[in-house]
Amino acid sequence: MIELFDVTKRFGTETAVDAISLRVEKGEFCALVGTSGCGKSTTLRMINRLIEHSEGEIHLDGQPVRSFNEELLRRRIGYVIQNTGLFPHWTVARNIGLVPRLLKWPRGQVRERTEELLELLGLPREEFADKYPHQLSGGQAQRVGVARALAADPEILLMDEPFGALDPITRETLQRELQDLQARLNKTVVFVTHDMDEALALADRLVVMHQGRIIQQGRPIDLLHDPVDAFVESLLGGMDRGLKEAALTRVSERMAPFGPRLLASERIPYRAPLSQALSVMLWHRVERLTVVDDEDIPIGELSLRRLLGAKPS
Ligand SMILES: Nc1ncnc2c1ncn2[C@@H]1O[C@H](COP(=O)(O)OP(=O)(O)OP(=O)(O)O)[C@@H](O)[C@H]1O
Repeated sequence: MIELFDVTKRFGTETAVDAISLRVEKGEFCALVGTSGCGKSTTLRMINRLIEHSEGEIHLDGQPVRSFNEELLRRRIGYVIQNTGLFPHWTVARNIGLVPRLLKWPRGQVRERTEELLELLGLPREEFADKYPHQLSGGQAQRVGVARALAADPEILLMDEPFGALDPITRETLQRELQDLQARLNKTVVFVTHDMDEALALADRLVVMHQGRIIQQGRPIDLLHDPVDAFVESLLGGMDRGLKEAALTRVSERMAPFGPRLLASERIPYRAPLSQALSVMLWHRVERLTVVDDEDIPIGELSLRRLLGAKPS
């Protein structure tokens, strides 16, 4: 668990972070959002003490971070940044093994862990272990960055715009992989992003910052429904909030069993978001879709009325 109590950071006379309080539970995915310069990265870097806070207290599992030595912080907190921060003259394997080596793990154990992580991140060892960062695509390099952050099996992952430089398709793939990883490994994640769709899709807790302060936090769906002010509303998408909410709801939550009517001609997977179902309806000018499972077998139907949340007629 990470707790910030009235934490302030000043750079000279400028207050970058202004008396913020935040609690991130173990296993929770917390996204920090807000306009440029509002203090997101500074907040992240105070947690792993890349930046020392000026006032207040930061605790990990009830202990002040100031009481931890560097080695303990490295072991407990992994850190991923936008341009990966990989060492260009080191191979992928050497980059991934950085923290375990610093922690003086035996060589065999470092090798084993590196191989395990290459596999976990979908990077076949034979192909990738001996490559150099410049021989990787952006998405592959970012995977190596995540593998490196996970190397010493930290409880906490701090991620600063980790997918910011990637094309939308690679970005979506890595977002899904990160979600799977987090579900499997139960890491506590604090994630900084400019991309509201990314934040809404990934976060259990969304934290909106503005001018160094936290102005609202909570579940994404609650913030969408009840933004505290016009700034949060516009940050969350303004008039597009309906679509953003639909992106957070799955077809399976609104579908109905088959009625007496014939199957609808267009299909939608039960896992798809309602926003996609709406798009298919708009595109094909239909008001009913057949819902299918992973094997493309029909399991129900979704009408426009149900999609809109209305009771079926
Ligand atoms: N090392 C530093 N020295 C002086 N001022 C700094 C330093 N780091 C950050 N700042 C200032 O603190 C404020 C918050 O910066 P921070 O990088 O935390 O914002 P951010 O929300 O992460 O922005 P962005 O989304 O653009 O990365 C900014 O005004 C920035 O100029």
